[in-house]
Amino acid sequence: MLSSTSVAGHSRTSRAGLAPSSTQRCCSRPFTTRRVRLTPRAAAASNKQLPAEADVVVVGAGLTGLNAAAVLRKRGLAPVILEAGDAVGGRTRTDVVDGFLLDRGFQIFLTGYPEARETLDFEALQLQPFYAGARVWYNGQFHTVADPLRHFVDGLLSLTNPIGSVVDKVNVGLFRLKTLIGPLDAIFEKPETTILERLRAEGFSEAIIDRFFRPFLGGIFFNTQLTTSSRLFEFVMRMLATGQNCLPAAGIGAMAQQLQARLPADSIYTDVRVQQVLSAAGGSPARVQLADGSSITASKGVVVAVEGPEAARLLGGALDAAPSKREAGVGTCNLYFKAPQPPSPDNVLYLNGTGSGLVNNCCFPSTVAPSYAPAGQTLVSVSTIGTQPDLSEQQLIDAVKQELSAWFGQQQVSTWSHLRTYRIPFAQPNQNPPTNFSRPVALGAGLYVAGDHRDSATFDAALKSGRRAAEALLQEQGGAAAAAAGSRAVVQASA
Ligand SMILES: Cc1cc2nc3c(=O)[nH]c(=O)nc-3n(C[C@H](O)[C@H](O)[C@H](O)COP(=O)(O)OP(=O)(O)OC[C@H]3O[C@@H](n4cnc5c(N)ncnc54)[C@H](O)[C@@H]3O)c2cc1C
Repeated sequence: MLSSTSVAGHSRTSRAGLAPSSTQRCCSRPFTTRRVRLTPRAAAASNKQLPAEADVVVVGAGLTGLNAAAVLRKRGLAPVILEAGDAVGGRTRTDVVDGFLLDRGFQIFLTGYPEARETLDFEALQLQPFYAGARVWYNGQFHTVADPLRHFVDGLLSLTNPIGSVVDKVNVGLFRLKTLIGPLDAIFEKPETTILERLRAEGFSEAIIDRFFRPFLGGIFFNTQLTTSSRLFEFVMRMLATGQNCLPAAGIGAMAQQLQARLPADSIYTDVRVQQVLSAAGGSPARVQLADGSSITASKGVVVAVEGPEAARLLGGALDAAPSKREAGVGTCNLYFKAPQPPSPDNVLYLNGTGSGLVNNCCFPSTVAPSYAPAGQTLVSVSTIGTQPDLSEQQLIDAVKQELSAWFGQQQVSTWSHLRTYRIPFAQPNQNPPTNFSRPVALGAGLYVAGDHRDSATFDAALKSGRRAAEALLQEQGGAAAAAAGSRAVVQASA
């Protein structure tokens, strides 16, 4: 029987860069890794009496809602957060199963993220980097694709492998440098096309597109058709050029735990699903309605920080003037196995460059962050694009193991035992062109909306979106306070 719980991160006040050594090699585990303390997650106020009123109600305790609440709190307000799930974190939660850390879907933290740098305590996250590159399964063997600026020798050696031409490899380096030109925000204003069209326009061959970019970018955006916006491609390439791709030592859920620690435990209510959000009208403030018919009024406003489709449901007509994209989102399936040892100790991401099969990417998180597995054991993470609804869980496990037996050998894979499968139908909203990655967050009449459907679908944009909504509310409150002070002055002067 598997034992499962959630993981708490660590909150510290100091800000610093990456904890681990910056030396990275593909062929060994070179990092200095500090011991990770796993504690029971900080209690949220699920069993407390809900208040009838608050100054602000935040709906949703993902990164967006937590950051919105943290910003509001820092500026003197006392937001109450209502979360439908049994813990904070939303899509960025980590479960502990038999001592293994299972992120709810394979996710990678990029240290280049600008908003995260401003918001999170990187040192406390104990970020453990992946090898800067990937190992691509193609034509019956693995081929390394390395970032030449980080792994010069590997980069040189990989020039002649079949994952694209020499020109392609040089082009990757040049494109990487090109993305560094100009202000970061300008990327989201540029004319856009799809990633596929952009790659072709940049002169990349179909070979490198199919064997590397499809599984690599397709894995990031859950879209191997590469119809995602070229703006996101440029953003991610810039993030990869300016930082490292990492796992937090305590799991991806550590980000949310860190934000949660900045808020009073009795301000977060879990297992509370909001049914409807009502705007301010006729002198009554905005309010949220719960399943039991009760409601909570929010004198200064309601911030709706839930997934796009749910935001549209809760806000109804209030979103009509500035709707998020309505097309269906993208999904994934993430299977975890435990193994006695990894096929190699390398902290590298494995990609499927064959263009066929179920598996898109695979890695051994405990070779990146040893805390992901109990001592002497290995965690295996396997991701597919889409949720594979036609396969039963056992069929999926069998198919994935069979496919990876070709990659790592039957003897190795036969020792893996299944831990858990996460099917995630809505991992990210649709991000195909046309996009608007800075949709308005203030809807009027005391309503605000935030989330990865207003900005883009990254941890960074979720944090930014939460801050934007909080700042919009604070600004309107400041304006209202100034107006009230002005009208008081007029009354006093005329008295
Ligand atoms: C598998 C996967 C892989 C990803 N990989 C990456 C990656 O590598 N890098 C990256 O930067 N980003 C990645 N992302 C995207 C990133 O995780 C999300 O964009 C981000 O976490 C969204 O945060 P959010 O707070 O806006 O939404 P959510 O995390 O979805 O939070 C919304 C919260 O609202 C709650 N809620 C919903 N309805 C209600 C209601 N009616 N009442 C009360 N509460 C409600 C939900 O329970 C949830 O907790 C990935 C996402 C997934 C799923």
